[in-house]
Amino acid sequence: MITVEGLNLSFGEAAAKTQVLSAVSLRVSEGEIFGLVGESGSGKTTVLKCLAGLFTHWQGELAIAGEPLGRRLNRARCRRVQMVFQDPYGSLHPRHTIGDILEEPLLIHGIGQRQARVVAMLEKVGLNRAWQTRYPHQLSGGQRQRVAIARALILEPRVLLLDEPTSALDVSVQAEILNLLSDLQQQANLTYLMVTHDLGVVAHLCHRVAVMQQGRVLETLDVPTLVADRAAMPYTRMLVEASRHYNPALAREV
Ligand SMILES: Nc1ncnc2c1ncn2[C@@H]1O[C@H](COP(=O)(O)OP(=O)(O)OP(=O)(O)O)[C@@H](O)[C@H]1O
Repeated sequence: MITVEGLNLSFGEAAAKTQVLSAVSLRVSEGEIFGLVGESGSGKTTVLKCLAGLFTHWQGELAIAGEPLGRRLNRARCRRVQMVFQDPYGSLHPRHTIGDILEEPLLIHGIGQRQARVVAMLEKVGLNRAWQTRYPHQLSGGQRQRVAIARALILEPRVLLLDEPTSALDVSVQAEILNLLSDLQQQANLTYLMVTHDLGVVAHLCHRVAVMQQGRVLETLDVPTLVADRAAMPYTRMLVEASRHYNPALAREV
């Protein structure tokens, strides 16, 4: 469903040039939940942004369902692939009601029965029609992320790119959002490519995972192999070991 082949991307010129992605290749099957893990700055979000059309100066090949993705955003692309960002506080327009936020993509794409679609989408993400008149600041973090997921799904894309969709949320809310993502994926056989730091999230949700380091894919493995600590690369085993000692409360304090 998602093909990334020999993806390269750099920022800057000459002496200031930084190679951010080097020959990244991935294949994600239809209906698969595929995780991207690795240290901060290894290029995970950049891969998603290339697929979402937010970066355009990449080289390589990108395709969704066998159809090559060009460098520019266009309507057809928006209906095939959507992205959900880490921060639900920053990703919703503060002066638009939830109803307007969900209706806007339908208006842009000339899709009818908008009111019915908005209400059905709100219900799918565990909200209801009463939420349409509220503004983002009147919502909790978890409710905002539900709206962000609803906005991503309202055009019925086959692929969702998820950039740490729960890491800005309270621990108690994280599981609710992960369960919602899991239910939505099963209902429509969606394909997810998800960046996360949290190997607990990988174990809970993902089928396979690619480990990135310094802009390269170090290895791709299935989640049972990762969790059983049978990864081929020492770096991957180190990540698993580090995550066992990871304490989210302590990390927040730091
Ligand atoms: N617009 C940009 N201009 C210059 N450098 C950038 C830009 N966006 C990202 N980078 C650089 O690209 C590298 C990869 O960033 P990216 O956000 O993809 O990493 P990541 O693995 O997702 O990290 P994190 O887990 O911290 O989000 C980083 O060194 C970052 O500084």
